[in-house]
Amino acid sequence: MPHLSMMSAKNKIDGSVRSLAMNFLQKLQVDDTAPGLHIEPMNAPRDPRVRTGRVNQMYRAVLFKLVSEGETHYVYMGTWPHDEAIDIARSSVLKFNPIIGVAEVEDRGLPEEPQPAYVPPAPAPVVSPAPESEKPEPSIVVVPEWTNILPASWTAERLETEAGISAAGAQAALAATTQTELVAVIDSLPQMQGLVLLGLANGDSLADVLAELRDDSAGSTVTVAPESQDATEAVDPQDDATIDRALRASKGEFVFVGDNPEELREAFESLDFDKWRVFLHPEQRKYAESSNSGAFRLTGGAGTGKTVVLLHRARELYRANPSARILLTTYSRALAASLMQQLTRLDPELPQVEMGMPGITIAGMDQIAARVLRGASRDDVTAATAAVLGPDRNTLANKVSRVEQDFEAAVDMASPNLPEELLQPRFLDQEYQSVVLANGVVDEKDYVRASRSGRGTALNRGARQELWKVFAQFRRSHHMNDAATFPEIAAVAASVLRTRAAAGGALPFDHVLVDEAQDFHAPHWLLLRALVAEGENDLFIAEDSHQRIYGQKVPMSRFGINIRGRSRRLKLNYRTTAENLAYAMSLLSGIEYSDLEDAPETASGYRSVRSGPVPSVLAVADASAEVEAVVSRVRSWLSAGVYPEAIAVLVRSERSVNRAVDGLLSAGISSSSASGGSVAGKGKVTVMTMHSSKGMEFQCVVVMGAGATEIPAMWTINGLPEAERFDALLRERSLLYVAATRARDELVITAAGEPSELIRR
Ligand SMILES: Nc1ncnc2c1ncn2[C@@H]1O[C@H](COP(=O)(O)OP(=O)(O)OP(=O)(O)O)[C@@H](O)[C@H]1O
Repeated sequence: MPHLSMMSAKNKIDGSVRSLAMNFLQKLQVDDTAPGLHIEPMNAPRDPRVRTGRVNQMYRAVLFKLVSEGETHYVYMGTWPHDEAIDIARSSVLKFNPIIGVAEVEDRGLPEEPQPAYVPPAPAPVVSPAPESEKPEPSIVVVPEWTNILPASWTAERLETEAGISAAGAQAALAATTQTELVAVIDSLPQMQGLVLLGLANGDSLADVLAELRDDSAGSTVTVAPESQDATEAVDPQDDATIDRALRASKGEFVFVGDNPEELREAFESLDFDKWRVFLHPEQRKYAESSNSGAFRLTGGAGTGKTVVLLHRARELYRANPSARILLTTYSRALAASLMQQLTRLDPELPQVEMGMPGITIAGMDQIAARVLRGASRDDVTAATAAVLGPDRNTLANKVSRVEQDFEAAVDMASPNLPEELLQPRFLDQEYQSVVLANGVVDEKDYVRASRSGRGTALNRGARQELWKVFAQFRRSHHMNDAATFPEIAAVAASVLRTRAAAGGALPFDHVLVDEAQDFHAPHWLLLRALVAEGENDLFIAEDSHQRIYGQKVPMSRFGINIRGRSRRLKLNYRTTAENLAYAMSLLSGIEYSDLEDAPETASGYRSVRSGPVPSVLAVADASAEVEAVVSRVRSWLSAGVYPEAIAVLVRSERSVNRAVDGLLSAGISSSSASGGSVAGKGKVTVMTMHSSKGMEFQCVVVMGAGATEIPAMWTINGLPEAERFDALLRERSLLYVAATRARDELVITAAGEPSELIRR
């Protein structure tokens, strides 16, 4: 039976042709001489191994046929209408790239044409401009800075011989005069060549770029990359056996499915829409498969595929040991629900199970805390509650829903002798989580001695004594109602597990994988550490400090999570265009961020291989003109054929959600509000808060409400102690960054009145 490799084609085929193409490949995998397949060589092709096969009367599949050690190996490139398929087949060459160490397909042009001086395809805007009858929208700013340009030391010859770029690609790259043109060249090259060029254009050294792409440590048993210059020279790029070996490594844009029908189905289904299911970047594959001696942290900007790595890693851990108990967790229940759906898409066969069972458990951290308490004995919960909240507490029957109001009431009752800014509910809440709960403080004496590392505002002994009056009152009022906050419940659950572990009892999980960890509060970290024993592959933590929009930064090391030497960053953005990415990064420029360990977090080096329209910022006179501008932009997207469910309007406050929905509805555009993790529904434009949009993505996005009066929302900042204000302002900036990075293709920002200082440059 012939073996088969699938290539991640750039074109898409529609439903009926898809199932015929799948049928064709299933037959080919069994017998390439089967009647009806019509596997035919081409007349005068660039590569004699190219074949076409008959999918139906109108469509042809394009394949390469290799023979290595007596075995036939077909490479499926894609399916196209008959004439196009013939041209693609005749102009394509399958080869091994000895410098990058991968198989690749190069477009060399039709044989009767001279090898063309390369003309990069113009990047097509996704959306046509608004109809002329509509009022022109006043636009201020924004052309992203031209940051990606190939260093002048790269000549065409060096690109070809040292970096493995095709001759035509090298010429085109040097001829590109803008970032957009360069991205268009990159997008048209074989994938790995494109990634090499992208790295060089970002100023990375060739050695670093190649090391990243050629990494074979990810469990691949096939080593194809030559190790030295001599070896490079010895490799014949056209040799069938060499190409065959490279394809079997399933790297980059190829996946080897051999003669396995299940793998064929999985790879085929992901070809058009869900490439992330099978085609991972070598770095993504490495982090999904590597074994780590302890806790590991994966950082990376929005859209770099952190969630994709977590999903693959969960599957790899399960495959390596089906009796392992694996937890995939995140900040909220809504995001966990989205992880469940994505894991099912990756592999519906994976067992998604209840906590403590072999398989993969997916839940938000607060759900996990509740389950730990439900599964513990009454005595254990009573003891842990007393240990965390004080000896007179033993039940936690009700949830506190209005924490800030309860702090206000506690201040009134306790009337401490302190300046106003130390009595702000937001400050008190953070102090309570990060110091009181994190240190297991139960009385004034504990609080006076507790470590406050990482907290901005210094507090002397007297201030702490006064503050403790508030915390004690806060606890007393909840005692009367048997009520507890979510962070309190997480801290109690962690205490239950720590006591169990100290007595030699079993912990619920063998491996814990975390998404969106930048938003965890201190008790979440306590619980996380307590869920799994320290050891190999215990914790795998994905986070992006630039997306911290809740709570406070707390160093993981305070909770016994040490990632020293085990922290890596993903840089390739799979979600957004280079233009949207440049705009989103400009929102962060000049601002110092630090990661969970308080080390400076760089916002540089992120890149995208796609190009699209430059984002626009529309500054209009007032709120009603802003709604009009939003309606007009949404309408132009809809009339250009964008599906309503692929469009989102993201706003700063709940109040603005209604304003946007009402505006769209009265203009006859179907829309409704949605909260985290879900969209408004089929046929509807989604309107949601920027907070709710975390973790989501849409083809076209309007970020509405970037006016000076809306963002930063001053109620989140005013009244805070000086040292906390910077962090609060940073969260508002991050919120804009989160919102702007939800857009795949097109991004518009609107502001009523004066634009916010956060978007002015
Ligand atoms: N190897 C890949 N091939 C194709 N698409 C990919 C790949 N990796 C990720 N993607 C796509 O890129 C987008 C972003 O991926 P993902 O959500 O994992 O990123 P993220 O880093 O978790 O983003 P955020 O921090 O914004 O939540 C998704 O649409 C995902 O399907």
